[in-house]
Parts: sequence; C-alpha cells; structure tokens
Amino acid sequence: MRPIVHLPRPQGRCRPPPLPKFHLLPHRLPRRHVPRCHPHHHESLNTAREISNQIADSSPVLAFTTRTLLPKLSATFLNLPIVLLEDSRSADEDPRVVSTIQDLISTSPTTTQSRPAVSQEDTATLLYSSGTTGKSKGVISTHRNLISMVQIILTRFKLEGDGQPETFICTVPMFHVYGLAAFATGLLGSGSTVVILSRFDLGEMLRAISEYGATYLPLVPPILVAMIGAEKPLQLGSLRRVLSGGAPLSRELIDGFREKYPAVEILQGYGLTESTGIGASTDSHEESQRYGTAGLLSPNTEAKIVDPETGEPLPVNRTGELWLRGPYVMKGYYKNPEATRSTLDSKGWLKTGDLCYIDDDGYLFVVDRIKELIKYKGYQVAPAELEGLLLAHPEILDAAVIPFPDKEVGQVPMAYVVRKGESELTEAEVMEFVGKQVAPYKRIRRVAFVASIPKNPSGKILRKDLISLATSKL
Ligand SMILES: Nc1ncnc2c1ncn2[C@@H]1O[C@H](COP(=O)(O)OP(=O)(O)OP(=O)(O)O)[C@@H](O)[C@H]1O
Repeated sequence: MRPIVHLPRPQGRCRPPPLPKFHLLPHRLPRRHVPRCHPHHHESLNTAREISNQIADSSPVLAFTTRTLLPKLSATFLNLPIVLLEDSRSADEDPRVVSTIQDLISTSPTTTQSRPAVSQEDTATLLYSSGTTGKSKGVISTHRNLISMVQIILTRFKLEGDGQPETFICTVPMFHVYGLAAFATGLLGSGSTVVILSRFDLGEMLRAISEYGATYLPLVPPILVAMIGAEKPLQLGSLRRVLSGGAPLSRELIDGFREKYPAVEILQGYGLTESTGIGASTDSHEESQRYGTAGLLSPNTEAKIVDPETGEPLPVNRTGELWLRGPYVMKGYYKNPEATRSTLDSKGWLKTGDLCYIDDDGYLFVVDRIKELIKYKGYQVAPAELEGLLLAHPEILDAAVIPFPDKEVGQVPMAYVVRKGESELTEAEVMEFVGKQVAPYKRIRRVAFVASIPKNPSGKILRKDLISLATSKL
C-alpha cells in the first residue's frame, strides 16, 4: 500500500516544506492506483466579489473553505452552510460553519441512505470561464464530458519517462479547467505522484522540484517567461518535461526556453473551459518538433476551420475560427441560453473564438483570439504575434500588446514592456526592433514601460486592465 503524505501547513508565506509525515490510510485500490499527494496549503485567487457573483449565479447548497479564506465568503450569504477544511472548530467560529473535514472523515456513512442516481448527462462541474474577453459565465460540464477528458489524459499524457513513473508538480489552480482536468481528476485517476503548490512562486517551485525529484511540470506561459528571464539558468534537477497551456505560447518563447534549458522537453496543450480541457496537444518529442504547434487533436475530436464571417469551412493551412466537436464539449452556459446558442451550433460544434489554422499533417496552430485582434485601417493585427517578437528582445522581460484607439486608422498596436534589470531601452528602440520584422500595418506605434504585466491564473494577459490604463490618460 502506498502512503498518502500530509505535510504540515506552512505558516504565512510559502516556505520549503518540512520532511513529510507519513500517514498510512487503508485503501482498497491496487497499489499503482493510489495517488501520492504532497499538498501545500491552498489559496483561492478569486476575490470576494468574484466569489459572491458566482454564489449568486449558481446558488450552492454547501461551501468548503479554510479558516483563512472564510472572510472571502461574504456575510450576505447568511444561510450558506460551510464545511471548514480544518481539523477542528474553534469556539468563536463563524455561525455558518456546520462541520469540519476532519469530522466528516471520521463519521461513518449511513448505510440506509441510498445514493442518488447520476446519469452521464447530469452536471458534474460548473466552472466559471475567466471572463477575459467578456462577462464570466458558468460552464456546465457533464459527467460524460469529464469522464472523456480523464480518458484523454490517461491515454495521451506520458505518465512514464524512461520506464520510471513521472512525478508531477501542480502550479495551476484547480478551479480552472487546466488544474481540474489534469490534477483534480486525470492524474489523480492515473495514480501518479503529484506535488501541489498552493500558488506559483518561483523559489517554492524550484525547491519542490528538487525536494521531490519532480520530472514533469505542467505550467502556464508566465511561468516560462519567469524561467527564461532568470539571469542564470535555474537548477531544474531531474525535470524532464514542461507542458504549457492556457494561453498562447510564442515560437520565440519556445526558442528561449530550449536555449536555456536544452535538457527539458517543452510540450503544449490547447483547450478551453468549454471543452472541459484539452482539445489538442503535443505529447511526444516528435510532435513537439513541429515548430510552434499547439499539437494534434485529442482522441474522439473533430475540428474544422471556418470563415468567421460566413461560417464556411476553409481548407488546410487557411486561417479562420476553430470549431471543435467531441464528447467533452460542454452542455452549455448556466442560465444563459443566449450565450449557449451563439457558442454551440445545432450540430454540436463548439465555436472556440480562436483564430487558428491546421496544416497538412493535422497540426493545430493558434494565431490569437478573434476578440483580441487589433484592427488597424481594417487590417487585423494579432497581439500574440507582436508579444512573441518583443519577448525575443534580449532586454525585454515581459510584454503585452493592446489596441489603442486612433481617430484616423481605428486602432494602433500599443506595447506595454517590462525591461530587464538595468536596461535603458527606449520607446523608439522598441518600435524599431519590431518594425524591422513586420509589415507596416503591424508596427507598434506606442510604447509604455511598466514593472509587470497583469495576468490571470491561467496565464492570460488582462488586456482589459491595460486598455483602461492606457485610455484613462486620454
Ligand atoms: N496552447 C494555447 N495556445 C494559445 N491559446 C490558448 C492555449 N490554451 C488555451 N488558450 C486560450 O485560452 C482560451 C480558453 O480560456 P479559458 O476557457 O480558460 O477562459 P476564458 O476563455 O479566458 O474566459 P472568457 O471566454 O470569458 O474570456 C482559448 O480559447 C485560447 O484562446
């Protein structure tokens, strides 16, 4: 029987975990199916306001939280019973607390109570899409959706490298589809060893890699940016693979990573909350050699590229909107039939909103999100392409490109740039660097320097914030 490891919760800021205490838990699963977890403490990145909106929308009947996060559950929800993820209750606990996880574990289940029947079409999860391009919506994934995604992860994720089982590090939140599909269900189902970080912290991540001999690191692009930006290559110990997903990964970032960490393979996964996870991925060395691709379609997946204006299907190598169909496509948006109708067509196709092309061999390339394209004199400029170029500049640590309103041409590309350490890079130099490499309509025409680029937990640039920052000065 494999041990389940419980680590004492670190106090305050994350510190290197002390040596694990082993608790043997009786388990009926065969040995290889018992997952080993090294949980650090968990934190919700959502704000109290975001959580309140989700509670108001979804009307939950029970909440699970920690004592630290309790204040995020607004007192407006007076009648919401709470189970604390703690060992015991204190005397002056919030009156809404009805139990603790420890109490629940030590209570024997009543045998008289029959389990409710659950069908594959019933709702399994209601994840809220991040709302980077519109209002956040509750995405209904059914049991069938989730089961098919777990199956994809079990068949396509390489769970062994050189005959040894992989040890995974979890840096992504489980309230997002990436963490839910990969860590909370798929890898748990595979019996893999998973080390969980409560949130991304570069030092903490490196310590965990070395301490637990981690070999596989699924991450989001900002973590890659941080790893490439380090002055000297970081000590990655036994790490063999990273998997990037959740947001665009430019070719320039891939090059930068390969140059700095030649021993580590870089793979990619593409997906949406609406597809309950991975719609395409690179799963092998050969597949990852196809420069810049997000990979081959997941099993049981159909895809087509359509003209976003007319809905007409386009041939290979032509760029248009990606539509996906498969057993993992969501049932719809919760209490939002209008949004469901405009995203799912009557034949079950999911309109991803992503501008993509598929090459002759079936490899998917993501250009950008249609809603994020900048319109310069009617030409379309993809911010992701310009961000990729900027990141290749030796003095640029991070960058984001947004549309800046212009009376004459509609919108011009504006760059927010984070310079490296001592760099004195000027606005003109940034514009010239990009200008030399792109068609005139794609040129960056405004530059501002900032200390960091705002991003959400799934790695997406919070362009709305940057646009309000830029336009507030108009
Ligand atoms: N490998 C990838 N390469 C490029 N883009 C990716 C990749 N993986 C995910 N994405 C982007 O992430 C999107 C899915 O995002 P997610 O479902 O997490 O929330 P959201 O779409 O940001 O929420 P909202 O639609 O409300 O803005 C995809 O449509 C795509 O634009």
